[in-house]
Order: sequence, then structure tokens, then C-alpha cells
Amino acid sequence: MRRARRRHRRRGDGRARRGRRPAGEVRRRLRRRDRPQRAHLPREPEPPVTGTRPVVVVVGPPGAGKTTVAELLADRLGVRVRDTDQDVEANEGETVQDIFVSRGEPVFRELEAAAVAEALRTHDGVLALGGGAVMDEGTRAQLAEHTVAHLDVGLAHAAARVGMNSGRPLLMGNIRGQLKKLMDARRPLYNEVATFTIDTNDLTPDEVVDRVLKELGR
Ligand SMILES: Nc1ncnc2c1ncn2[C@@H]1O[C@H](COP(=O)(O)OP(=O)(O)OP(=O)(O)O)[C@@H](O)[C@H]1O
Ligand SMILES: O=C(O)C1=C[C@@H](O)[C@@H](O)[C@H](O)C1
Ligand SMILES: [Mg+2]
Repeated sequence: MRRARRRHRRRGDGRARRGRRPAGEVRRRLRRRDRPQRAHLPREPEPPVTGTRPVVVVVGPPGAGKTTVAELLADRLGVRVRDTDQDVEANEGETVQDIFVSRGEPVFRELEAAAVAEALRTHDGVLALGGGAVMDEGTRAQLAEHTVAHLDVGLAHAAARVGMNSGRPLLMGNIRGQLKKLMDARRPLYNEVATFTIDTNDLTPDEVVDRVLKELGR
């Protein structure tokens, strides 16, 4: 009798999850060739609101024109536009720049990842992400389910576009040097999440919009 009860004791489904495991639940055993498990498991996003998804998500480095192009694109498509930098600012009542100064980049990244997850779940228009949003592994996993336009730009054009007084906290001081460092580090991440990439170097924002619409078949 006692033995039967023990056998049916619930132990979860054995899948690795974030947070504390119930007593008796172990992480799944790895095979010899499996990659080691991460110390922290990715956030589990809320399920999408049924039938709601952005028409397109726009990613790319600072100065790629994400905010500018997303607004024009939404106008052309007759849909709403949303920008996760603006969502974070609205949620916190503080500018991105001030959040970096007063609370630090890691706090901003947490707020950003939450804002991106919420927008992917609930927004049905054009969505522009902050330039560094793709650094979050959980965000990249979510983007795999979406149509993502990567706006690419070279260092010279990006530096000229963001200008000297850019209000971008990561580019303070040596704008060109900082931009190069972060563009080099992030390029593989933009490519990883991109459904298509558009080289914006010699295009006006309107021409970029034309290219995106063509890629979307609109
Ligand atoms: N294709 C383009 N050609 C020339 N200038 C552009 C182009 N796209 C955007 N710009 C200009 O570059 C500046 C930066 O654009 P924008 O703010 O849209 O970039 P972003 O990618 O959203 O940057 P961030 O990652 O910092 O949010 C703006 O002044 C904008 O008018
Ligand atoms: O490239 C980045 O890391 C950033 C880009 C902006 O969109 C803002 O999200 C913030 O300034 C950080
Ligand atoms: Mg922007």
C-alpha cells in the first residue's frame, strides 16, 4: 500500500525550469556530448495574446534608424508603432539615459527584457527594439518566433547619424570607439535573430521602408 503511494508521488515532468525545484525533482541528466546546463535558466515569457503579434520587429545598432523607420513603416502600413525604449521610459517615468545613471545598465536590461516580452505578446503593429535588446538570450529565443528586420549600418554612417550629443549612455566619451566595439560584438546576434537584413548605409529612411515592405511582400 505504502509502496504504491510512493510510486505515484508527483515529481513534476522532469523538465528544467527557472526557480526552485519541488522536493525530489532533479534536473534532467545530460548526455556526455550535451552542452553544460546554464546556472540561470531563461525567463519563461507569458503566452502570446491569441492572434496578436507584431507585423515586424525592427532590430539593429544605434543609428541604424530603427525608431525612425518603424514610425514611417507603421504609417505606410496603417498600423500602430511601438518602441521598447519608449515603453521603458513610460513604465519607469525616467529617461533611458537617467536609468543608466541612477540604477545602472543591468537594471535597464532587466526592464528592457520585460518590456520587449510584453510588446511581443501584445503589440500588433510595428515594433522597434532598443539597440542592445538582442543581447538578452531570452529575448533572442522569443524573436525566433517573429518576423525580424535587421537594419544594418556601417560605423561611419552610424557615428554621423547619432551625432556628438546623442543622449545614448553607452556612447559617452569616445562615440566612434564605443560604437565599433558594440557593433562588432553584436553583429552575430542581430544576424542570428534576423529574418532579413537591409543595408541602410546609402538609403534614406523612406527607401529603407520601401525595402522592408518588399521583404514583407506588402
Ligand atoms: N537611413 C537613414 N539615413 C540617414 N539618417 C538616418 C537614417 N535613419 C535614421 N537616420 C537618422 O539617424 C538618427 C538616429 O536614428 P534613430 O533614432 O531612428 O536610430 P535608432 O536605430 O532607433 O537608435 P537607438 O538604438 O539609439 O534607439 C536620427 O537623427 C535619424 O533621423
Ligand atoms: O545600444 C544600446 O545598448 C542602447 C540603445 C538604445 O536604443 C537604448 O536602449 C540604450 O541607450 C542602450
Ligand atoms: Mg531607437
